[in-house]
Amino acid sequence: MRPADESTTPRPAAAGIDHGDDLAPRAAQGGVRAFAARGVVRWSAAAVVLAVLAYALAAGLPVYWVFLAMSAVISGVLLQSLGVVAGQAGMVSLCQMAFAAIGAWTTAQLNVWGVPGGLYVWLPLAGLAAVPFGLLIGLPALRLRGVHLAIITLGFAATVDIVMAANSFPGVSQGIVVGRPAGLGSDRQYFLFCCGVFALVAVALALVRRTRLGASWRALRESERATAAAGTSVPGAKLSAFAVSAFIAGLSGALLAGQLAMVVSRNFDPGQSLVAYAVAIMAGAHLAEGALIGGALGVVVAELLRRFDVPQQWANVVFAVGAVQAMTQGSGMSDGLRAVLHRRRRPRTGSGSPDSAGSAAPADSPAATPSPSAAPSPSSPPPAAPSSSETRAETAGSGRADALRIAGVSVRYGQVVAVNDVALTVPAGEVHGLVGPNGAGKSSLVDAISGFVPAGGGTVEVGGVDVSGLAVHRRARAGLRRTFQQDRVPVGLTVREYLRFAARRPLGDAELADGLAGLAAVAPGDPIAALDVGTRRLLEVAGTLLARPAVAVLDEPAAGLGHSESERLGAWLRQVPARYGTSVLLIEHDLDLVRAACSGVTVLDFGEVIAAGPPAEVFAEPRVQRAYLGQEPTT
Ligand SMILES: Nc1ncnc2c1ncn2[C@@H]1O[C@H](COP(=O)(O)OP(=O)(O)OP(=O)(O)O)[C@@H](O)[C@H]1O
Repeated sequence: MRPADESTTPRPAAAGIDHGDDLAPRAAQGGVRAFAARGVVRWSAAAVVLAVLAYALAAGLPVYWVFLAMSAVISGVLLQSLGVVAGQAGMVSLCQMAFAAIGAWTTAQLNVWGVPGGLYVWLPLAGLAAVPFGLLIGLPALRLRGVHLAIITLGFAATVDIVMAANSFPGVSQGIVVGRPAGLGSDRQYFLFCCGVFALVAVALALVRRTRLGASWRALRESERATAAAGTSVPGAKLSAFAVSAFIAGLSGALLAGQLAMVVSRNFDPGQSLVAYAVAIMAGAHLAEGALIGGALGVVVAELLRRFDVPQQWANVVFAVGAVQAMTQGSGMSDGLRAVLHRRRRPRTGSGSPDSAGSAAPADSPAATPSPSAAPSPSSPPPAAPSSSETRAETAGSGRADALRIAGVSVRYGQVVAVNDVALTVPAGEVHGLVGPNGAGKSSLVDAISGFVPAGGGTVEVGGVDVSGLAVHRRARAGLRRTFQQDRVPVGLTVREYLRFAARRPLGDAELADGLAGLAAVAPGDPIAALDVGTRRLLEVAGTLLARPAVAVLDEPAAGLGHSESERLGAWLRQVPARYGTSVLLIEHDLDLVRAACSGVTVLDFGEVIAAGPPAEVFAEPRVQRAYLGQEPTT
C-alpha cells in the first residue's frame, strides 16, 4: 500500500547539490497535500463502492450464490492470515486450518456455555484462543525455515486434526447449533457481517503495514541478518507474525462456525491448509484484494468443476500450478493488479506527487542511478537531534570515548583461523578504514564485531560500553550498525518505509530528504524493488546513518560504483561524523576511496593486523605493499 498522506519538505539548500526538481519548490508541497487528499478520496470512494457492491450482492444474488459468496469472504479472511505469515514475513505455514479449527472449536464451546454477547464477543475470543498456538508454532520457526518449517506446521495441522476428530466439536453430539445474533439470522445478513469482518481485518493489516512491526515482517522476508542488523529482534518479528496470523485464522474459523451452524473436524482437513497456502501465494494474499481474489477463485473453481462433473481434486492442481507460476515470477495476482493500477495512475511528468518528489526521473528509469555527487555540503543544516532514549544510546559515540574499540577478537571456522587476536580502534568523530587482500579476514571480523559469528574471546566496546555479550539487534540498538556487501535491502518496502525502519524512529520529511540527498533520482515513495542494486546499497548506507549510531560499519559501499562516483562518495563519507555524529569503519578494496575518506586505516593479512595508522604512512610500509598490494617494496 502506498502511503499517500505525507507531505515532503524541501531538502536543505546547499550549493552544488542536485536536489531534483521537486523537493526544492514549496509549490511541490501543495501538490503533495493535494495528492494526499486525493489518496483519502480514492480509498474512501473504493470503500463506498465495495460496500455498495456487497449490499448489491447480498440483495440481488440467489440464496445459493449468497452462501457461496459468504464462503469466498470467509476464505478471504483465512487467506489474509496467510498473507501475514507467508506473504509478508516469508515463512511457510501449512497449519492455518488448524488455527481456524481452534477458533471454530472455541466458538462452539462459547455457544454451548451460552456466553453472552453472541458472535460479536465469541469472534475475538476465538481469534485470541488461536494465538497461543500461533506462538507455539512460531517457536520452531525461530530456528527452522523452508521445508523443515513446512513439516513442523503440517505436523501440527495433522495433530490438531487427530485431536479434533477424536473429540467432536462442542455441542455436536447434543445437536446444539451455533446461534447467530439478532440481525444476522439470514444468510444475506451474515454475508454482510462476514464482509465487515474481512474489511476490518484488511484495514487493520493495512495500518500495521505502515508501522515498524509491518516493516519488520517484510524485512524478515528479505534477510534475517539485515533485519537483526537494523536493530530488530528476529524472534520477535517471527513470533508476532505467527501470533497475528493465528488470530486472523481463528476469526475465520469462528465465521465458518456461524455460517455452518455446526462444524466437524472434516471442515478443517489438514490438506486444505496446503491448498490455502497455494492459493495465498497464487493470489498474493499479503494484499487484501489478493485475499479476496483467492477466496473467490477457490469457490468459483470448485463450483465450475462441480457443474462440469470434474473431480474436485483438479482445483488443487490449478492452484498448485498458479502458485508455482507466482513463485517463478516473484509476485502474485494482487501485485500484478497493483502494478497495472500504479502504471495508470503514475504521472508521466514525474512531478506533482509525493512519490515523485525529489525525482528527476522515474525510479525505474535508467536515470535512477546512485549519485553521490549530490552529497550534502558542510553548510547544510545539521539534522534534528533524535529524541528517544534508544536513539540517545545510539549517539553515545559522539562523546569522548572511542566510538569503537575491539581487542583480542578471534574468529575460527573449524581449523581455519580467519581472525587472530585483532585489536582496532575507531576514534569518535573519525572515518577509519579496514583493508586487506581477499581472504584477509575483514568480513569475518565485521561479523564478529556485529555479533553474527561468535568472537573467540576479546571485547567489543561501543562508546565505551562493552557490547560483547549482546545479540545482533541489541548491539545495533546500542549504537553499532553495519551494512552488507550483498544487497539485503527489503524490496517489499518503499524508500520511505525502509528509511524509517532502518532509522528505528519516525523521520520528518526534512530528514527523509536529507537521507536521500546523496540519491538524487530517488523519491521517498519509490518502491525499493524499482531501484538498481547500486542505489539500494547507497540507500542502505543512508538508512544506517539516519539511525545516528555511534559507529557505522560500512562493508564495501563503493562496490559497483565508477571511479568518479567513488571519489564523490569518499568526500561525502568524510562529512559523516560531523553531519550525523557517527564514526565510520569503512571496509573497502578501493584504496583511493580509503585515502579520500579515512583519517586512519588498519590493514589485515591472514587474519592479523599488519599495520595501522594514517593512510599515507600505512600504504608506504613495505609489509603492506608486499602483502596487500602484491608489490615488492620500492626502497
Ligand atoms: N564460513 C566459513 N567457513 C570456513 N572458512 C571461512 C568461512 N568464511 C570465511 N572463511 C575463511 O576465512 C578466511 C577469511 O575470510 P573473509 O571472508 O573473512 O575474508 P575477507 O577479507 O572478507 O575477504 P574478501 O575481501 O574476499 O571478502 C578465508 O580464508 C576464508 O576462506
